[in-house]
Amino acid sequence: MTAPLSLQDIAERLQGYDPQALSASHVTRFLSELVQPVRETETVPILQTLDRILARDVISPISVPPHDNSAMDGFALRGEELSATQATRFRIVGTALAGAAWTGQVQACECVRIMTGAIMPSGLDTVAPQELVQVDNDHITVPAGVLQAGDNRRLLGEDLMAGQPALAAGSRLTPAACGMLASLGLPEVTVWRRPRVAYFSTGDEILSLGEAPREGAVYDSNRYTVHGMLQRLGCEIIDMGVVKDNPAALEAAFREAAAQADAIITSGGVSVGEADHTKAMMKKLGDVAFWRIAMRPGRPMAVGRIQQGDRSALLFGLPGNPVAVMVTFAAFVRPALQQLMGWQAPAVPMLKAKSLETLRKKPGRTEYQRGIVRTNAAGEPVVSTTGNQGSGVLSSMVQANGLIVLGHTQGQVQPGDWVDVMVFDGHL
Ligand SMILES: Nc1nc2c(c(=O)[nH]1)N[C@H]1C(S)=C(S)[C@@H](COP(=O)(O)OP(=O)(O)OC[C@H]3O[C@@H](n4cnc5c(N)ncnc54)[C@H](O)[C@@H]3O)O[C@H]1N2
Ligand code: MOO
Repeated sequence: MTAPLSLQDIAERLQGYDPQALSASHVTRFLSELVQPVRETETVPILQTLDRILARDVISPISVPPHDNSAMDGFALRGEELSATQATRFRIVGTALAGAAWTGQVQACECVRIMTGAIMPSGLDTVAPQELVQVDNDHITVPAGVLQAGDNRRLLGEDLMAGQPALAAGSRLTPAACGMLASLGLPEVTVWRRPRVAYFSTGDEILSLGEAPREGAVYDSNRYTVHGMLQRLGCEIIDMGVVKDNPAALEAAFREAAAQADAIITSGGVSVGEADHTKAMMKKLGDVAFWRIAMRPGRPMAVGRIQQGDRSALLFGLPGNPVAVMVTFAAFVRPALQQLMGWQAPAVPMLKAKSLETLRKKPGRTEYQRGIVRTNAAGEPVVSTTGNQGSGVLSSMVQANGLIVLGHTQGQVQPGDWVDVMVFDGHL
């Protein structure tokens, strides 16, 4: 594996990089240079592979289906014996059941009763569904024009052909993909190890659940939003709770996290406040950049690596405000963790929706407003905001079903203008 680039190296590669006025697109490019995927694998039984990331291409060891078979309950016959202009009669000479081959021979104008999934008897290529034919004793009559040669027959390998790629390395295993692996007879599969992500909240005013309320203090919500987002992404979580804002506690927490984790996420203490030791400790223990991103919410953010012995863990120091945490996670941390997971995640298309409101917006920063998308009477997607957009107003995220993303160069939005919405797709 190549040695990771230092932050300085990455900064030099990015034209126009200014840590004090960083565009959202610079952040994305910076992180894609910074993150190196976890390269350890595990072999996992199929029932435990949902949402895991394939480490190797899967080449189909067999063809699915393994033989030509019937798609209908009915009668297998030779398609060339059908007439387009008059009914055709066939004599029934046997029955082919699913699970066993029918080995008899079929002469001219003979057919075989067949069940869905049963192997097509040799020489027969067409199935007349039983609803289409008249049966009298040991004969059927197929009316003219209802059936063509090849109908209702499934071909060997029409789903997957032996030797062909079935699933690509870097893809995430969906329920359909798990079923496909099973259809290939594979009892287990090789996936990337899940990244271990450590999280702690910082701040002397942050209360853990169970602590009595006190003046000036707030309960820790970031621990729970981050935990949920990491869980949905499929990371292994090292939950470190709240760490007090003193150097010894912070140092111990960062060292413990870096000793075990592939990535560390913190919230709080990355802005310009005076009582914060968080930034100083990040600087002391690693290679860390402190950014002011041209975005709202989520302006301050720390990024880099924390060293512990010969290990280093990625660091995402998120701002303390609860909405800023969720937005920076969705916009930047989630894609970076996908890269860490080895997931070649397809870009999720933005939904275009008509704004129902005027949205105040100045060019020169990216905004993520909390939106509620619905379909109007004309069948068009329309979006309104959730009201108070303060970066401490977590209820705005609870009410929203998407983030209205107003890009860097975008100005004011008028009612009826189309805007981009990052729909919460089950990950937020
Ligand atoms: N003079 C300036 N002040 C601030 C700036 C700035 O650029 N210049 N940026 C503002 C922005 S934007 C944000 S965001 C915050 C970020 O500050 P910190 O990352 O240092 O975070 P804190 O000050 O520790 O906390 C901010 C806010 O969030 C609450 N918080 C923190 N952690 C949690 C938690 N785990 N659960 C719930 N709520 C939490 C905390 O109580 C504060 O209210 O700085 C602005 N100021
Ligand atoms: O990061 Mo802040 O949330 O813009 O208030």
